[in-house]
Amino acid sequence: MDLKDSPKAGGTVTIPGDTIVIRGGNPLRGRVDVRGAKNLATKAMVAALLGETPSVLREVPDISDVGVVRGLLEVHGVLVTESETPGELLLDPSNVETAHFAQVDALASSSRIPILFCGPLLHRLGEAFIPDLGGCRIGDRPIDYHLDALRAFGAIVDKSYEGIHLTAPNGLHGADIQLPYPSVGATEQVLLTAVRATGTTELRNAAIEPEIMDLVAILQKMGAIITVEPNRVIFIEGVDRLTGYTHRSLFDRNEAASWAAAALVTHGDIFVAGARQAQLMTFLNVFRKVGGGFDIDEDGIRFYHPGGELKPVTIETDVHPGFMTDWQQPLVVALTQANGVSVVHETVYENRFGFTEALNEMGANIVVHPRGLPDYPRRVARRDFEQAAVITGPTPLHGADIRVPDLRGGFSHVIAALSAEGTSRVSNVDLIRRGYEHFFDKLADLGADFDVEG
Ligand SMILES: CC(=O)N[C@H]1[C@@H](OP(=O)(O)OP(=O)(O)OC[C@H]2O[C@@H](n3ccc(=O)[nH]c3=O)[C@H](O)[C@@H]2O)O[C@H](CO)[C@@H](O)[C@@H]1O
Ligand SMILES: C=C(OP(=O)(O)O)C(=O)O
Repeated sequence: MDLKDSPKAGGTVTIPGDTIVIRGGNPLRGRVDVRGAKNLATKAMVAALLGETPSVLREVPDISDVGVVRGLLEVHGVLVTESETPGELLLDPSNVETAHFAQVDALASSSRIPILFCGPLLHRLGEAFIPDLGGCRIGDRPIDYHLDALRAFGAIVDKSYEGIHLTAPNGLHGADIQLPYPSVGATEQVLLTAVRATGTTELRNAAIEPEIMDLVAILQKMGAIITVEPNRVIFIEGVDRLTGYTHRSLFDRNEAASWAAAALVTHGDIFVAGARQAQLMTFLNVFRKVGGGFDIDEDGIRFYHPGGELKPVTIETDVHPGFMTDWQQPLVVALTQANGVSVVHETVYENRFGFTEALNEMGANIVVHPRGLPDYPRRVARRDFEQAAVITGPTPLHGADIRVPDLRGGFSHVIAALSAEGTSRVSNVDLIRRGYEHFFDKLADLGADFDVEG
């Protein structure tokens, strides 16, 4: 291994090449530290825009999505500085009113977070330019719920620009909003907009992911009044002003689940420091049913392959508290080694099994049903676009030349290659650093055998 991540200003990291050569067969053993969640820290950074005073965010992961949000905040006049404590950011929004939007387009395309700038910018500036969005290409990923909600608050949305231009000539007022589906991003959009709108907002069919609850906690620290009711109802009473916050980000449960799968797939043993049981309960149940071992500790969770054969499972991805869609890809690699037929129903996105093609090239037996398996007994009501993957195992995996298609698919390709017999060449690995901090350092520390190419 001759590769080290090298942090750059702006929270992004680069490696000299974008392809790694992996020699499979080494169990991953050791400890990894998981810091703040990509799906919380980035939104917490946006929330800082709403405060009249600076915010302090702790445990911010060194991932490229954080770099994108940081760049966008800086374009809008937010002073972002790193404290001496690793992972601690100071976000000072005092100069937002005097800044301008000149370079927003240059920052477009690699993250979904820019859409969450709408409400805060409308409150502070009366208008917002939002660049085209990025994020993983795992379905259409429309933003209609976001725009409908913003219109309900009184925003005028103009899509004739590259990206979107929003104005609020009469300010933003509370709204009565029912989401067609408990979208994470749209729920966050409503929260970040309603906290400073005049009057009360009632949001029904809200997402209640742990990252959303952590965002609610942050907003409460800032002075917001948000009541989370049973049955996915959230009331937000708008306030005149918000201050900054000091907050430690919730840990990244998706990264934790990925390393858990890596331990199982490679017959390894990984202590995931920072992982917490409460936010992983659904994952832990499935991990146990597949045959994985785990020990819960105050500081983290140890995940390991306890020996014996792995067992097949049927799972359906779902909104919280269901099985998270971002957990299925690394687990599918483990299921290729289970003794029997597993089924994964993907109900959140319509195109999230692209990564299985590479696994099949490596020897897996995975059949994707693009329209799902209609007659299969199901817990979650069918959405009209869902897919199902039927995985028959165990199938030994062998090395192959593969290309990372998206964030979680990329992690699963790497762990498949690490468990395979022989050598694999995995290209487009830079994409993995969108959501996995110091990924290559961590792999090296766990004993992975790989080199960078190029
Ligand atoms: C940065 C971030 O936090 N990303 C997470 C977030 O994505 P994101 O917030 O984009 O995901 P959503 O929960 O909004 O999307 C869920 C479903 O709703 C649909 N939809 C969403 C918005 C909309 O306006 N119209 C619409 O049709 C989507 O196409 C998808 O089918 O939640 C997903 C579901 O837990 C996770 O996989 C992502 O890791
Ligand atoms: C789909 C994901 O993220 P994003 O919404 O940022 O594309 C993910 O984290 O797996």
